[in-house]
Amino acid sequence: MQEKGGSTLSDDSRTKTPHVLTVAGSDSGAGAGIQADLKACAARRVYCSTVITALTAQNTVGVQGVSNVPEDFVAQQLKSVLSDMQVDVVKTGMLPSVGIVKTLCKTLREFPVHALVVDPVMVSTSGDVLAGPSILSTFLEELLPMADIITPNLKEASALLNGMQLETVDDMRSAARLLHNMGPKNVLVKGGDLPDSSDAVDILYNGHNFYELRSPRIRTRNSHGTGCSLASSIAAEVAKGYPMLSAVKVAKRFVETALDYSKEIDIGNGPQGPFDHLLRLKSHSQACHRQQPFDPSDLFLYAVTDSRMNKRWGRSIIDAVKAAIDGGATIIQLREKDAETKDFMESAKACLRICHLHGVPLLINDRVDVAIACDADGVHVGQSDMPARVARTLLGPEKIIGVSCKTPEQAEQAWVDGADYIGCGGVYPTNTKENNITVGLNGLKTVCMASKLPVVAIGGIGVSNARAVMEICASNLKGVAVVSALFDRECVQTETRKLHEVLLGSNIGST
Ligand SMILES: Cc1ncc(COP(=O)(O)OP(=O)(O)O)c(N)n1
Ligand SMILES: Cc1nc(C(=O)O)sc1CCOP(=O)(O)O
Ligand SMILES: [Mg+2]
Repeated sequence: MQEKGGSTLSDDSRTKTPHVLTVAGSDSGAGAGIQADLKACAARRVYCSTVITALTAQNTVGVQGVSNVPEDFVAQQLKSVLSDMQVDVVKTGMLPSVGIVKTLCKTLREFPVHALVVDPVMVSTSGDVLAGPSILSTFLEELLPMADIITPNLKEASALLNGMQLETVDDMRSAARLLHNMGPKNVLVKGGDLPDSSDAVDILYNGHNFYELRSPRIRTRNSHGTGCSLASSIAAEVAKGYPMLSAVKVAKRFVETALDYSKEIDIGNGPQGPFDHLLRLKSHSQACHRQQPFDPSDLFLYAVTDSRMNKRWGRSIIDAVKAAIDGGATIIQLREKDAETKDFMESAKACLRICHLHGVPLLINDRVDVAIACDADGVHVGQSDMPARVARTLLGPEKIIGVSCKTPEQAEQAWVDGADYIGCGGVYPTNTKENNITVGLNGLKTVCMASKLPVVAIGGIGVSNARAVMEICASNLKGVAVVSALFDRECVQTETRKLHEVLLGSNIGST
């Protein structure tokens, strides 16, 4: 048993969290350095602690200033983390003085870790010198022999090899062999700057084998921090327990994907922008609207599409959605049980544009993958679909999640799982969903009373009975969800308008 912070934890309750410690400089522009390392480790789902060796005043134009952290304070940071926090892998970046390199090597001998990843940062991508030639000999004599991998680019490899010219893949192999002779277990020479190469070629050498790792060159201005992020990602994969070759391959794939996602992001006025570690900035910057917070009154007239009905009436999903919106639908759910994934995605994107033009949220039934891929406003899931808790993790905090519930217990669970609303039914028998259990108006009322979330009623509802549903008078019953009474009809717009009028007459839902 172990005492921690006043509570007692059994050893069994603790699982080892993969942990990378980055020893590097801060980049005020947050594209590289400590900030890139933190983002890369977060993206690779590894804990990252930090020892800051220098502060740089930096942006997309270049480095405007550097202030080194005093050696003894670097030592103090190292000791604080290494003496307490079970670090798996140390990753180094900017080490701006001989004293700091020596301090690091001494502390690592005192507190050994599973692996050491050395990114020999000497020159920034803008060409500014971050670690001068004076530290080179300490680097070569003390740090490199302790490293499990070093990750120089062509300029850094050349600087470590006394100015050796590196212009071809064969030169990179020779450099990797020479650097390996200096003591590191693995050498990754990165060929991103290789002239006349349409691919990005890196050479990994472990003393026995050379691996030529090729990927298509991604042309983007937003590549500042690529080196730091690659080294941190390698460290992250090694911290998870992967062998070096797999770690390098995964890290390289991750950086390529992030570069590809970063093509359109627009930060700063200089020649080199930061890239998008979490692969999330692009969809936001390109989205034609900002996600509005969920408004329960949107549940007022909830139109749920049905692929079979659309086929029967010879209309596309897009036409069905347009007509429902024109008739007054306040939220749309695409429930396309028979659609091929590719077709579903394309229709969903088109419907999303229409919905957003009218300020109407669009949810996807069942398919969290499709919702993510087309950046829909959310999903609706049932009791046998992906659990709402998992959907919330995948979709993030802003998206709308609805859950089908027939009982108070399910309603409570939906709330615990982070849902935004529940759909309760079948209120009346329905032909739209096979073998559906009918809960009736009483079942609906029981669930509404128990639910901490807003409720929309579903199942067999149409113009003739919508008023009776709303008159159960539960304050959290915000509207009705309808399939056949809108879409299994000749004119969707007319039927939606009629239902809208009935609901307005029932005087509910608009709060
Ligand atoms: C608003 C709303 N409520 C309930 C459902 C039903 O969802 P589920 O139980 O997952 O059944 P399917 O629709 O997937 O057949 C819903 N779709 N919408
Ligand atoms: C999709 C769905 N879910 C239900 C539930 O009870 O959770 S009933 C239902 C079908 C609703 O279609 P219609 O409006 O045509 O009856
Ligand atoms: Mg479902």
